[in-house]
Amino acid sequence: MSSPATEFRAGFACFVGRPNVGKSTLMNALVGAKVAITSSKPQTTRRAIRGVVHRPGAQLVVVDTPGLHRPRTLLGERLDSLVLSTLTEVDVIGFCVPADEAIGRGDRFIADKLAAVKKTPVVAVVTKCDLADREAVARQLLAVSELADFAEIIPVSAETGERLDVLADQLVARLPLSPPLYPDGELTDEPEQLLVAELIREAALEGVRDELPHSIAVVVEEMGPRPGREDLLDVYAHMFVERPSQKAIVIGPKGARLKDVGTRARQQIEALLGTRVYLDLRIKVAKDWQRDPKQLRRLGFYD
Ligand SMILES: Nc1nc2c(ncn2[C@@H]2O[C@H](COP(=O)(O)OP(=O)(O)OP(=O)(O)O)[C@@H](O)[C@H]2O)c(=O)[nH]1
Repeated sequence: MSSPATEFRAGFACFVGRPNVGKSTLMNALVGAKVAITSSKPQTTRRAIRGVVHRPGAQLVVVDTPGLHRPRTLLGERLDSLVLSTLTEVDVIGFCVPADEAIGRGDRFIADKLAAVKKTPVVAVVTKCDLADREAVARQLLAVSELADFAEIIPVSAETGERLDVLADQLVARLPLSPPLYPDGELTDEPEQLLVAELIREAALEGVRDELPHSIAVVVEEMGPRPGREDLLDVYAHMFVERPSQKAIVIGPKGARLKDVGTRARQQIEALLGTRVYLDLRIKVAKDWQRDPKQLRRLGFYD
């Protein structure tokens, strides 16, 4: 008989799917803390963020990936290569399809890519089941089963928490036997500075339209406790947009919009880090940064 210690499972999972299918929300619901930002705008996620799901006898490290889509800009291409390299490095893949939308070309495109990653088992996840009735969910399960030969197909709702435990069990069952990879209770290894930048970007995305969401990038230049004031954290951040006209929109009349974004971001950062925060947020124009390799590197998107 093997001892309990040797039966511990630990490893990596990632969720893939079209933009906006609920991958980040699902990861947050599984991890139980807000580590990846979500928004109703597609392509919100730009980095592989890890959350750690602690279960009795197992540790599941979830890598969040950007939505897989056909590349349009240089940023898009880089996102796709990031997703594909992630797929070969994990132990199990969760392929997300929303319950409330018909399967389309985008889903088939991804299913085909996944079929090429032969070594990694793929669990299909039908997300947002709270938005569809039972028959619609049943029809979607059938449609998904016709897309490819998945290890399992699991309907869930990150909103209500329905069957998230079943999903976690199924993902864990496909992890290798391994000692824990992270200390007990640790939820993410994403550097705090990146999380803070993402929270600021999330606050800035609220209420902006058209191409502007994709033009916003945030970099935390400096962050640390104020000398002599251990209860106060100073955060200096730059928000980049691509054109001066966008800068005007982000700042708003008499700076009202920027002030509002700063206040909301500060509250989120304070909630995340459990400390008071002073946020210094400056807007900068980085012309067409999405298409400029040098700017992309500066903003943290590497080849
Ligand atoms: N009702 C409902 N809405 C959900 C659920 N999961 C996600 N959503 C919503 O769907 C939208 C997109 O969710 P995200 O988690 O940002 O989607 P994503 O797939 O990570 O998106 P990208 O980062 O663009 O790839 C958000 O408005 C979520 O609130 C769910 O289970 N039920």
